[in-house]
Amino acid sequence: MSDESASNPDEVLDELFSTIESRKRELPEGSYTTTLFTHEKGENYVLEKLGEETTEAILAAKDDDREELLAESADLVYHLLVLLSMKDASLDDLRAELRERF
Ligand SMILES: N=c1c2ncn([C@@H]3O[C@H](COP(=O)(O)OP(=O)(O)OP(=O)(O)O)[C@@H](O)[C@H]3O)c2ncn1[C@@H]1O[C@H](COP(=O)(O)O)[C@@H](O)[C@H]1O
Repeated sequence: MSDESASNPDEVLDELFSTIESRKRELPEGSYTTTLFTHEKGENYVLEKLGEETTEAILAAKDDDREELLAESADLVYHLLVLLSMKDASLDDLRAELRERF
């Protein structure tokens, strides 16, 4: 679970992103997010994971496997948020980009 308790579903993305930012600052041992920020392949490792999760989401959709699609989509969003954090972009930056198109 995240550092804060995710009681409100509307806030889960903010809480997840804030947890990712905290992992980036503190690099605690035993954290999967820490392994992404410290991987020997650098950001390429996260890019590879994004590719894998995207493919898995596509395959789940083609198989009409709704449960798997949701699970793979969650993996994809998590890895995308880690990439944004690595590149010093924020969830608010992403919101602003989406808002501009709306
Ligand atoms: N949302 C996620 C999340 N989604 C996916 N994953 C991890 O992403 C990986 C997905 O990769 P794969 O499907 O390829 O599975 P894998 O074979 O185990 O992965 P690899 O060994 O190949 O990297 C799994 O290890 C998942 O645990 C996540 N890990 C963490 N979070 C969130 O991040 C928070 C902080 O986590 P820690 O950094 O681990 O404390 C957690 O509370 C969660 O809320």
